[in-house]
Amino acid sequence: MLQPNNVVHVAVGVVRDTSGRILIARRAQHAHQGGLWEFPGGKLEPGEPVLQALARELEEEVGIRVAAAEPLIKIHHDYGDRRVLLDVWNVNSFSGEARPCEGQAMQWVSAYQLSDFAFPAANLPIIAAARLPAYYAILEGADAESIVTNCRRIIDSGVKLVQFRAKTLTANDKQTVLERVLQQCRHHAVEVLVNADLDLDISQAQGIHLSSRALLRLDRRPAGMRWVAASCHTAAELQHALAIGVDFAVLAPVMPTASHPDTPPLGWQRFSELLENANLPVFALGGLSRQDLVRAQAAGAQGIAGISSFLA
Ligand SMILES: Nc1nc2c([nH]c(=O)n2[C@H]2C[C@H](O)[C@@H](COP(=O)(O)OP(=O)(O)OP(=O)(O)O)O2)c(=O)[nH]1
Ligand SMILES: [Mg+2]
Repeated sequence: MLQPNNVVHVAVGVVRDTSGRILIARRAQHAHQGGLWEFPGGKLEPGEPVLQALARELEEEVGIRVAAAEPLIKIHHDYGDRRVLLDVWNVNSFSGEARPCEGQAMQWVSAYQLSDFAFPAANLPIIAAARLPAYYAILEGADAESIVTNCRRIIDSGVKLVQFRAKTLTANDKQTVLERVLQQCRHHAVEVLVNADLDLDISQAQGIHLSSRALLRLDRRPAGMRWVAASCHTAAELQHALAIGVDFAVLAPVMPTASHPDTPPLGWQRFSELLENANLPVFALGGLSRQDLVRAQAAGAQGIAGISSFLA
């Protein structure tokens, strides 16, 4: 891809072993951002396709041969002394055993251990992306029982990240249903974010999900939460999410939906343009199903969010 001359295009691999651990290495002291930890990778040579650069760099630095890679996220960052485009790919399939070919420190760590290491500033959203799954289910239902049933179906379908958005429930019911949902999810290592508009005690949840209106009212990230997410529809909302330190966004509607018939859909083209400068993991929402995952990832998305599509 052509970048303005002064932007350094870098191919980066989030390499995972069969138990899900991620490969990190320490940058040489004298290098740019030296001494900090990184995901292996390096600069594209002139005219070199990004996947070719990724394969070359991973072989040179850690001695593995990439068999397949999927796009994870693109991050633009200005270090002052250098502007980079980090073009980050998931590498779950490779041959060879990783070894530090350049004498660098190297480790396999779990996604949650990544915060124990000092990374360059541009890596914060990459770490969020590496921890997030590809599906984000929005839990709704007409009444308490159907919410609990829907929760069970979401869990059974293998989804690991859920937004509790039980807007139809009465104030009294909400807290009780949330507690049942949290208990169900905890047993299956499913993380739950609670919609901020519900005004509930969320101390037992893993995160909070801000509506776009709630997002725009905040000038800093809510404290004490593992995950802070936000619903966005415009570039300005995405920018605000980034500015206050939101971990990930949901951008909607990508396609026409029955729930918002009067909202014009973004379409994939506009969706991917908006993601170009988001510098955040973003889930695609609106009129999509799980089958759209590859399409969404090709457009730069973390994955797919949806209400009904996960209950099939
Ligand atoms: N590989 C990698 N580079 C990163 C990460 N985060 C980050 O800000 N960078 C920056 C640091 C550098 O400015 C640039 C990568 O350049 P590099 O030094 O790895 O390039 P390279 O492997 O081609 O090394 P060299 O040939 O110049 O020695 O991207 C990361 O997680 N991995
Ligand atoms: Mg490198």
